[in-house]
Amino acid sequence: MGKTVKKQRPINLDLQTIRFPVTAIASILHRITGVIMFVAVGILLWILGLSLSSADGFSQAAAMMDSFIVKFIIWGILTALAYHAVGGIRHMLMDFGYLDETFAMGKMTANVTFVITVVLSILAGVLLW
Ligand code: HEM
Repeated sequence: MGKTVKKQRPINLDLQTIRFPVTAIASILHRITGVIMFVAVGILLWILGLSLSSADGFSQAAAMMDSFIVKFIIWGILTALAYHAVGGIRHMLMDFGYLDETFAMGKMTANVTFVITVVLSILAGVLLW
């Protein structure tokens, strides 16, 4: 039986020296923020349900929204939503062929996505506090 692969293939299992390109980081973050939002939908629906349950429930929900930790969680959710939405629009622009599918364009638009997310995240913080 003939050999199908070379014995001396380049291998790097040292995680300390592996450097991800910015496009890979953008892609991983898109998945992570998608999962964060999946969990966030449950949290937000629960708060909405509480606020609509009764006048007392509304006061409880309003009081909860005043605490720093809840505001911080909501800020995290809004930041994840901002990244996922901007990254999602980037994906769709690529899928519809409006952006060249080159590494250079991928890197540039990934960086643009990060910058827009930082701006939206700061705006979300200003709105919440
Ligand atoms: C509650 C709202 C949302 C949830 C829970 C959610 C969740 C997810 C998850 C889990 C993925 C799979 C990621 C992966 O496998 O790598 C995904 C992919 C995607 N999402 Fe969302 N998403 C939401 C809203 C949005 C919005 C608002 C947009 C656009 C503005 C968007 C655009 C996309 C796109 C384009 C993909 C596919 C990306 C790819 O091809 O790799 N999503 N979403």
